[in-house]
Amino acid sequence: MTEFIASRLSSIRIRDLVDILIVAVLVYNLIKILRGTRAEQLSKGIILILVLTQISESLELYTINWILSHLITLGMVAILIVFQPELRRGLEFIGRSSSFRKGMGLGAKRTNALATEITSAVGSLSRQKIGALIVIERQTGLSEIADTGTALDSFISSGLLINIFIPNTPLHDGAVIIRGDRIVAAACFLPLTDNRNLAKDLGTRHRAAIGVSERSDSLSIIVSEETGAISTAENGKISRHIDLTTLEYILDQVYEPKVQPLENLMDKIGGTDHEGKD
Ligand SMILES: Nc1ncnc2c1ncn2[C@@H]1O[C@H](COP(=O)(O)OP(=O)(O)OP(=O)(O)O)[C@@H](O)[C@H]1O
Repeated sequence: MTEFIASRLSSIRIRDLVDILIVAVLVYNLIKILRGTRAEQLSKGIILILVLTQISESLELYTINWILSHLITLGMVAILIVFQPELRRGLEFIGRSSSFRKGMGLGAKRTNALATEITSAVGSLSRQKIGALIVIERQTGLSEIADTGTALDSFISSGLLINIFIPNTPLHDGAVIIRGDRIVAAACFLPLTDNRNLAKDLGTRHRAAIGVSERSDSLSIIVSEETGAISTAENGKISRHIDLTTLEYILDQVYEPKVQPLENLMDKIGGTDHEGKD
């Protein structure tokens, strides 16, 4: 027995170890991604069916084995249908990761002015505790989302942004979509995240901001109506209690990325709270 094990071990090559390591890393990351999502229960179900299929085969229970193996085929089709949004999101994410983040080509002076206008509006809304949700489009087009609201196509100004979110006015409910130096639309409906690991105090405004950031490379800015706190959402992650200096810096980077992609930057700034838990 020991001879058998020794002979097997001696036949293992470096490339086999690399192969195993890569698969282990992939499986580990897949488990991390699935944890807390609705795919977790489904994965458990699939693993159970696979185990039962093997058991029924070795026990020669042919009818049960036939049913279970057909169930797996059906299950694969069902997965493609049920998880179509997640699969689309994943593929979009891979597509985005392969391309370097571009600026908006507006020039440093214009970029600074825009970042200042948006920051000033957010600061004012925050001080007055007026709820707001602003989404800045980057490479992923947000036209479908903009179509759910009221088209504006106006230059960005602090005054206009503040005005849009004044309570009980026609456009205050929903999100503003910004593309480059223009406010494309207001009162837009965003997709909500179904992340179950978020802090309980995050309501639908914050969940909508996270939802759109999962489906696109946009940056969302949220002002809480309850506390006036400013947060940003990007790549499905929320950073809470952002101060105005940091916000202006983030906006500068969105419009004119200088050093590195924003996700690295956010980690450097600190205060990144991926689950949004305090
Ligand atoms: N899917 C959505 N798309 C865009 N805006 C939304 C969406 N869902 C909710 N909102 C906005 O959020 C408001 C409700 O906010 P809610 O109080 O539930 O969220 P919250 O995250 O607790 O924020 P706050 O701290 O401001 O209370 C709505 O009136 C609407 O303006």
